[in-house]
Amino acid sequence: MSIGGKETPAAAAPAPVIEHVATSLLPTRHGGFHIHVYRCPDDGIEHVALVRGDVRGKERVLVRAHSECLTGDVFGSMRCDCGEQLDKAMALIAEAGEGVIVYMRGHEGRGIGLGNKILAYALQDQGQDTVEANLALGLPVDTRDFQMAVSILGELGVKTVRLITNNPGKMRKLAEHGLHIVERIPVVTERTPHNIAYLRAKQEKLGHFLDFN
Ligand SMILES: Nc1nc2c(ncn2[C@@H]2O[C@H](COP(=O)(O)OP(=O)(O)OP(=O)(O)O)[C@@H](O)[C@H]2O)c(=O)[nH]1
Ligand SMILES: [Zn+2]
Repeated sequence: MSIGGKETPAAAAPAPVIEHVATSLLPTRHGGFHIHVYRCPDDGIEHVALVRGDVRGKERVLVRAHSECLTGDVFGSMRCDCGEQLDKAMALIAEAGEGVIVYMRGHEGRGIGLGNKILAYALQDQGQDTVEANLALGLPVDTRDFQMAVSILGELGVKTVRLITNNPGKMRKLAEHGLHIVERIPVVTERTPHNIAYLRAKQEKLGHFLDFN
């Protein structure tokens, strides 16, 4: 497949194993999902899959691989677009009647952790952008690994994916781990005075498809 005009690598080696921990029903404001918890055997981190419908053996399944963001997902922070993106992705999947949210724990702050993200926010309050702030702390801009997301989708039997994202880098990382992405579904969120600089930096410095001029 092609991302922003560039070809992504063909499917890589099979994804490594992940341990299934538990499954149950989860009623939400977007209707019922099955919640599956998986544990990464290497670091013990528990990741989540919210599944609507029967996705086993299916092609073109709607999928959102969502990176944990406590401030945005739980507290409704308006500094970032995470909470709204998660909500919109769940709504899209509910409307389609089928799909998966893979919720990646341990991805907080693009991998630097919650405390460091808040340190980076403090630097952004002094004028740095989201990339400069990580670098000023001596931390990488994005350390997220999506191998476990691909393993979880493999466990669920998903064949090919329509990925809900604006981030071409995420598509590339998932494809490198062997995920077969057939289409990108944009997830457009509201622009506010609180998030506009962050969204602009995501487009200009991180390559997100966000349509700023
Ligand atoms: N270090 C840092 N992390 C942030 C900041 N704002 C949000 N995050 C984290 O960024 C992660 C989400 O990444 P984004 O780049 O917003 O979006 P994405 O998931 O890569 O791309 P989309 O699929 O389009 O949403 C979450 O883990 C957030 O905690 C910030 O200013 N600094
Ligand atoms: Zn966020």
